[in-house]
Amino acid sequence: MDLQILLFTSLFSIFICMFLAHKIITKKSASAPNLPPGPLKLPIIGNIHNLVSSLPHRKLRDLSSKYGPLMHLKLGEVSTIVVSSPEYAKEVLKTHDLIFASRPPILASKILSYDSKGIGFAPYGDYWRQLRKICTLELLSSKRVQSFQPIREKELTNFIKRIASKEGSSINLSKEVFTTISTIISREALGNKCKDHQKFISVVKEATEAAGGFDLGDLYPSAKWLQHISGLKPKLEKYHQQTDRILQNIINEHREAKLSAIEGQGEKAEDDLVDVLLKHELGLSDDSIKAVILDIFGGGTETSSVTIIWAMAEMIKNPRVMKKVQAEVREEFDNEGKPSESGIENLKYLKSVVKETLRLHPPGPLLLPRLCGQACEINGYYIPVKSKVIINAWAIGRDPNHWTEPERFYPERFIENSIDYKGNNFEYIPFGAGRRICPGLTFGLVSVEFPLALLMYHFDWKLPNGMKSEDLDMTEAFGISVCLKDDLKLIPITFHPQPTQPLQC
Ligand code: HEM
Repeated sequence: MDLQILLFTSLFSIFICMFLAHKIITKKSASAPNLPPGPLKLPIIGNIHNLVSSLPHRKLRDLSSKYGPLMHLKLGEVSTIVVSSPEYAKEVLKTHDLIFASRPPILASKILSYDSKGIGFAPYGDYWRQLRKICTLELLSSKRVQSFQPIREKELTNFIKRIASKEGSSINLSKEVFTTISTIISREALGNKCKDHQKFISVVKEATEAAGGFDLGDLYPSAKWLQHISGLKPKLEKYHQQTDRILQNIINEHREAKLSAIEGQGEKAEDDLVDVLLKHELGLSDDSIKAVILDIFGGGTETSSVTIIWAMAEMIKNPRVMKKVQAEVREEFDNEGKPSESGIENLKYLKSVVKETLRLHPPGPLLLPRLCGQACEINGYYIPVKSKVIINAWAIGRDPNHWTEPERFYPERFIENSIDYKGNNFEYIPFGAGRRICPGLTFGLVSVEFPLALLMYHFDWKLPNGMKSEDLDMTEAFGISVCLKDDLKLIPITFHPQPTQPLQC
């Protein structure tokens, strides 16, 4: 009995405290500036409870259909602004781009990215500007992408041969695509001589999976002890040590190779991204080089692979589209004599399929978060300094005010209009927009369009075990990139024989 009374009194006291705290907060907000609307905030947790039970981009869309396209949430201690319409996205990414050009500090980038020394999470300022310039002019330029053609040629030939060798049986296409894309990007970044590609790829995959969710510590920045309770910190530190060891070895090997080349003993190979960074006149520190390589590898691999898989899954669901793409690709490559990367420019329908895939399944549905660097007003609403800004690109791409039949996979919509992903059309922003728009756009498209064209050229596809296309489960799994929850398993049926000569990319 005593125990029951004690329990009841404790619960009652907690309730009274929460009620009083709520009263104080509501009273305070009566005189506070005009924040964007949002659901009721509970003491301590704010709106965390509003985000459970569904994937964040879906839950945020549901909330915004109730509270509006500019919404204010309190996630733990963090004031958060959620943008869900093209008009407000334009306000943040264009009109007030400078104010929102920074990223909020997060534990994962602090630990994995050498105290946010990569491009993705470096605070806006001189250091980020320097890195961004190196990235756009040297690392990810069209010329550099072109220079990696032999790497793509070799790996994609192996990819098609591997699939052809399993003709008629079910293959795990998700795994095949991820392995191929990650090997290509790893070779482009670290060079052909590196022996640790597979180890590097698997550690970065594990690390990005661990970093993909919401961390309790990031929601209560003032309570550092929470980082230990969630268990994420020690996990990330372990991955950091592993990637650091591999990358430092690679940098040392590149330095030695450079010395040998100067002394005339080594052979001269095409520059990889580590070479470019080591040569840079600004003299980047080893930590900066490692952080940039990690960003490029992490930013490029998952995004490109999941886009290929979503495109394949959507085409399996829509056989009409797949037949149309196959006819286009086969005609183009047969006319040219063999598949070639340069022929992609003529594949207007395939390009529309990729665009439509990125509209319905942007790999980063919430882009990367922005930080409000200075208090400002948007459409009469007050945006507090240091608010985290989330842009729901997924919801924007399905906004019925801007897209007809928004849930339908219909690539023709991009043939009929000129909307593109370069950050000028705010109803379609799979690569983001403004100063921090994805610098890997050209790189990413090459990594998606050509492999997809090869899958369409060489094979017909069907589902295993007599499964019907309407039974394919399109449920999403949330992570650094949103992918299909289950790996995509398909049966390839060879249409064009596998290449005996390397492809001409
Ligand atoms: C389908 C492919 C890809 C998609 C959909 C994609 C999407 C994005 C998005 C949405 C952002 C955030 C933009 C913003 O905040 O406005 C971003 C940033 C970034 N992406 Fe990509 N990306 C792709 C491929 C790549 C590739 C291949 C690379 C590198 C090889 C790359 C490197 C980066 C980097 C370094 C950033 C950070 C930029 C900054 O903060 O200044 N991405 N990407």
